[in-house]
Amino acid sequence: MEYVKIEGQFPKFSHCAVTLGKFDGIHRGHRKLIQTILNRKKEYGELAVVMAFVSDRQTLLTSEERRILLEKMGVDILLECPLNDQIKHMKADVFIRQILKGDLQASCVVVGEDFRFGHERKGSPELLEKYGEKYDYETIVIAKEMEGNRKISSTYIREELKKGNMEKIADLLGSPFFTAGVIEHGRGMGHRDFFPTANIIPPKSKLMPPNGVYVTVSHLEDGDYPGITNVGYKPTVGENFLGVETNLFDCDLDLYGQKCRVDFYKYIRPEQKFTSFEALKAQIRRDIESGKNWFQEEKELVKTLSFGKK
Ligand SMILES: Cc1cc2nc3c(=O)[nH]c(=O)nc-3n(C[C@H](O)[C@H](O)[C@H](O)COP(=O)(O)O)c2cc1C
Ligand SMILES: Nc1ncnc2c1ncn2[C@@H]1O[C@H](COP(=O)(O)OP(=O)(O)OP(=O)(O)O)[C@@H](O)[C@H]1O
Repeated sequence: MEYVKIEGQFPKFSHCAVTLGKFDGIHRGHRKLIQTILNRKKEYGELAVVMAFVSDRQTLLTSEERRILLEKMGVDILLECPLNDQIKHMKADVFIRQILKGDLQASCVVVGEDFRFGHERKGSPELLEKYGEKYDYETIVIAKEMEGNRKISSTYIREELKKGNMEKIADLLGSPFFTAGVIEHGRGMGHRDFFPTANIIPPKSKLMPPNGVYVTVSHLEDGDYPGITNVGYKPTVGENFLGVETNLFDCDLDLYGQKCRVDFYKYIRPEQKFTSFEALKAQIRRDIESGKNWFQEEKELVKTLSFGKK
């Protein structure tokens, strides 16, 4: 997949199916749009292009995580376009003429039914359809993917993330919430005095669930491991950065420097400040027990995952 960060000019393409939006999280609604451009690629040989508008706010997916996901899905080109004043204030018809038609030479544009863009948010699926006749591209408008009577959106997922409702999020995304990074050295106390753990430090731009303990699956280069993860600042020892620290069940490998993706399945408890290491250690032992029980109970889910060495 080609990744282009727009810093001024847009690149020139031709014969492409473009989908437009913020695409944070890549939820079930987004997947419908992406599947549509992939179908067009198969059927008409169009380049599958995702144009993602990005702002400075914290996001469910880092830029790199989104890149990895879209590449895996089979997207040809990801255009990351900053949602700056120039783009926000560009008149919708100018955006269509200069960028969609002039630069990308889109033959197909795919958006959700409530997609809005351009100055005063006057750009709409109807406007795209109207200009499509003039500029010779097809517009495909996708009905909103719903969860009950609520539209699935990144906003909805952000709300659930604040509550630590990981099961609901997995349902809305179509796969678990995750954070990806490289395993770093902790203070080494885990190995000496507690339990061995794998630490990753998510960037500040990444939205995380509440500080606390979660049932997780870590996907490593060596294999996939169930485990239990603490998200937070370890108040008992006092850390000055937010860490994601996982005790992998049945894994005694040296993992430092490995790439890792931690999938979050269930929230267990909030992070706490303990009065002694012994009390913390006893609690972590109970957490590990809860985690193992959860995997026992979720046999159906476990069947779809293959644990252990690859
Ligand atoms: C499952 C689990 C739960 C944890 N819960 C807490 C907690 O509630 N409070 C806390 O201060 N630290 C918690 N920790 C972090 C420990 O303080 C940490 O593992 C220990 O200080 C070792 O850190 P190090 O690897 O950086 O040396 C937890 C760690 C794990 C793996
Ligand atoms: N539930 C959905 N079903 C179908 N299409 C969707 C759905 N949600 C968003 N889309 C479409 O996907 C594209 C990207 O959506 P975008 O990420 O901008 O919106 P969102 O998920 O509703 O996020 P937010 O809540 O931040 O506004 C847009 O074309 C949008 O209309």
